[in-house]
Amino acid sequence: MRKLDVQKIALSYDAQPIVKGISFSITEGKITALIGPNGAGKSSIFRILSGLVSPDSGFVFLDGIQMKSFNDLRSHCGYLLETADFYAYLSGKKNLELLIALTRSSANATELLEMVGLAKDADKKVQHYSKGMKQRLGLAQVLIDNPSFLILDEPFNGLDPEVKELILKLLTDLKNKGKGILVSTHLLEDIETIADDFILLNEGEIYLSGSMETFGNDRQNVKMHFDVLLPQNLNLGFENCMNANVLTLKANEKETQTILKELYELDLIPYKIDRSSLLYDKYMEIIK
Ligand SMILES: Nc1ncnc2c1ncn2[C@@H]1O[C@H](COP(=O)(O)OP(=O)(O)OP(=O)(O)O)[C@@H](O)[C@H]1O
Repeated sequence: MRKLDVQKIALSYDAQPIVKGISFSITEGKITALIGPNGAGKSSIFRILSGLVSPDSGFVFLDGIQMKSFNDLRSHCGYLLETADFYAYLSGKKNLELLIALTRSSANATELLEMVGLAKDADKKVQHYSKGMKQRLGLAQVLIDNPSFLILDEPFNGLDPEVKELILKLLTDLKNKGKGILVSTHLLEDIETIADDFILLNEGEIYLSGSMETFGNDRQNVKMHFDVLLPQNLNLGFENCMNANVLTLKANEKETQTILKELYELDLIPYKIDRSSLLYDKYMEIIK
């Protein structure tokens, strides 16, 4: 399994530390979500990984071998950074064909456009593409060289819900084909559905990181809605808050099951259950 190990990277702008000596890995066949508030340093990390800026310090290892510089990563990674640049007066397909020819790739422009849901707009000039369409063309471009790792800075920016779903599925398919994906986003609930690992960044430091599974047992906010008034003396042996026909508590998945069993025995069956997102809860710990 291929692995990128980033170690102790630090970056300052005008003597102001922005990325403060952080380490993390990207593994083939996994999606790692890089999340954090505005200004946490996510894009700065992407700039380092793409060789656009040199870190003040830090190393990168590919499959255990130290690379001379972050520039050496370029032949192993595909990058989607902020907004990709295209020839506006050429069609999406022509843009891809040019890049395919330039890089002597064996990729097929039509197939790539299909993958990102742009097949029907293949022959439209890029100057007539919407922001979301350009974003998708950027993703198609990233795939031209069939890189092992994909480094995607906010790939869902400007996408409508339908296209967002398509890209979420595309990322899962790419992961299943063995790509290692690092993706930053503010769409916590969406990324949670596909991420294997996460890195929660705050003020240039890792506040929390790990696999989604590790934290899957953490308690989350659970809200149950009933179509009857809840009895005042309801005792579930669990700290909760009742409001007429809504029960709110903090429970992990197993605890939620136990509570549901107790409720069913009392003939109280919720018609709707909301669980907060794990990443959202962790993110909110920073904001508080
Ligand atoms: N070229 C620059 N010169 C000086 N400061 C910069 C520069 N680029 C970014 N910064 C600062 O570095 C910090 C981190 O910015 P960065 O863009 O990496 O954050 P981010 O986590 O990607 O934020 P967002 O979620 O808003 O995209 C911010 O305080 C920003 O103002």
